[in-house]
Amino acid sequence: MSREEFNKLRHDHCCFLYVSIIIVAFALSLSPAYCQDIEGYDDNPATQELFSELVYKSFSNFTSVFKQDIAKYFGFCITDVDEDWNMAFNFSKGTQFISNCAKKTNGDMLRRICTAAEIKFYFNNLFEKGAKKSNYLKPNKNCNLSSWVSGCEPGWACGVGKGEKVDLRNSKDMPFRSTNCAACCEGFFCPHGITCMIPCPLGAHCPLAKLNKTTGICDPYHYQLPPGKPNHTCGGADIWADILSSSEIFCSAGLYCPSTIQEIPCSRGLNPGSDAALPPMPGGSSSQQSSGKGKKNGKSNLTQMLDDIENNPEGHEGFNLEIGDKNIKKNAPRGKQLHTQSQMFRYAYGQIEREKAMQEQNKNLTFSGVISMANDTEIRKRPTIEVAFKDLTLTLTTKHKHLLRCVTGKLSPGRVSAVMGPSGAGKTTFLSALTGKATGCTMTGMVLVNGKMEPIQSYRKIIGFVPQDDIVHGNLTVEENLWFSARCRLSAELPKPEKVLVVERVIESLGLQAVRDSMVGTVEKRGISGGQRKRVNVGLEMVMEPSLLILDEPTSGLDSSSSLLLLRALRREALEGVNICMVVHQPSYTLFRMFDDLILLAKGGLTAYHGSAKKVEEYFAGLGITVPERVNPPDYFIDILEGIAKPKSAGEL
Ligand SMILES: Nc1ncnc2c1ncn2[C@@H]1O[C@H](COP(=O)(O)OP(=O)(O)OP(=O)(O)O)[C@@H](O)[C@H]1O
Repeated sequence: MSREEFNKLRHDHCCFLYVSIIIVAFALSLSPAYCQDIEGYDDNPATQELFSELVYKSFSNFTSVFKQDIAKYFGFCITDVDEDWNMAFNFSKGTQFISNCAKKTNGDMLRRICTAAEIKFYFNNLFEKGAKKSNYLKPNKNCNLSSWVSGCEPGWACGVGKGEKVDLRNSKDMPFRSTNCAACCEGFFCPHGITCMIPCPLGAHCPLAKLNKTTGICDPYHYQLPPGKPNHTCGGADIWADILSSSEIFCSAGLYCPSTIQEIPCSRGLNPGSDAALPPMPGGSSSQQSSGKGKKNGKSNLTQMLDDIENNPEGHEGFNLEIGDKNIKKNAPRGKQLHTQSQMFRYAYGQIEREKAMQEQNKNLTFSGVISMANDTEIRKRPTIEVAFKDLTLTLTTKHKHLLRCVTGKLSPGRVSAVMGPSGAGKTTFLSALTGKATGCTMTGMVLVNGKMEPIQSYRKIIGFVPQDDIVHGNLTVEENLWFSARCRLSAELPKPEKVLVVERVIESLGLQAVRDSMVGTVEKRGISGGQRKRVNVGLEMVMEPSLLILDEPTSGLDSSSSLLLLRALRREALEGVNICMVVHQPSYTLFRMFDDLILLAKGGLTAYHGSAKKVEEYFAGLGITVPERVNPPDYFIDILEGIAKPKSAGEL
């Protein structure tokens, strides 16, 4: 190419770009947001960017028109309507769907976008009547008994007439729309009964519908083509968040949606450090909602709330919890009668408060407390498990080395037992032997469950095991981790409100309320603190509501206050009759005194002590071993078993 040719091309290109920018700048200058044809719409990135900006800006700060209505109906769960709305419609990071739509509609996209009056009409219908699947919008200017243009059909929209100016922010008058009726663009939704397009909020996935030839339905939205209109095709989405009829409207689990028109499997899309990549979440995710450290990325409050109404139009009542309210028990709906999140949370917190009160009574053991406990059938009782072991001996099959020798004792329901001993004494091996997980070994002796010689594995559904290494998912929030475990471990038949209760009880009991929405964190990305992480790790097993909970060093690496917090939570479980047994290293004296029983193992898997933790000093004193002043008794006994300290006999003092 000659220099002249190159300069000419460059000049042409610049002129073209310049003209395009002027056209779009002109449209932008028609503030606040008038719908204009943009004839010059083209593939030029600069034009596309400006055009897209025009569209999403016209949607942001739109709330002045709906604020009152939203606050009236949903003030209980949305604190800042503007912030929520703007978060749901901030497409600044992904405007491809706008460019695609502009191309597809030959520049008249803005003529097809709903005005404030139409959006208000749609929401008010939704708020008032709820989303009954059939035509739930009232008759209006464009879709009524005498006029029903194609754009009134689900997933379709029409434009306003050429030359007609439409102010997108006009919240009073609906424009007349009857021209160029066509399928709604992907990334937008076009409700049944109005003739315009509304962008799908972030977190949603709104692809174009496809006709399922077998069922005759437009999937994934489940609407039908109008009869007697052979040219009508499946269009875009017709709903915002009707997950009852289509769970596909939201980014599905295991996928992330960088925009409302993309869905990418997490395994392929995960790219540590990239803003666009988000972890697999129970509800799917949208990268554009990412906002700050530890913030959950999912449906915005507004979206969640609409989802909620559509799930249950009648039962929308709010989170007006009255903790401690005596009538809560009487009035609270139970089990399957509960539909909305608010009802479920209300029920869960009512129960939690009652349980706390019961525990207080239990602690004081007043006569009336015992009677009321006996009469209260609503507090779910877990089955109890007592595990007795007799002459438990474990020998390595290959080396004929004894890992445990004749360990005898029992773990009782409602008690917290500590397993202690020097490193390598066989503490972890003992836990494995108890739970039937020891491999490569020959085991002799007996393990009796509730006095019966039954394989302990048959009780696995009510036995929780927290291993030494964390099993939390670092890319999920605390709450998501617990829900993941709850979904996997709790019975599918357990009604959702009961599951909510279980998860909320665990969050409450482990003191994780403040970090429930924070990401747990990974090596690359810092999340919650080490102590909180350990508590989540324990919570994963607590959500299965075990009767026997076995934990391998849950307090290792924790400072004494974090350890205390954890042990308090475990003690609360024990109050419910759970049998808890944990390996613990170097507990502070305060922590040590929180254990009911102690199993002290010496090297070679020998039992040095088994009995009440409070009587261990007395026991050793009886053997002539007394704890020196200012020395922590558990540390001293371990040092003696290690051979580090020489026992001081009582006579020497
Ligand atoms: N499957 C196995 N094969 C070989 N040796 C084993 C096996 N399991 C345990 N051991 C050995 O048994 C002994 C006890 O191990 P265990 O992990 O139970 O000790 P521990 O008391 O839990 O120690 P720590 O406090 O350091 O975690 C160790 O010497 C260990 O090497």
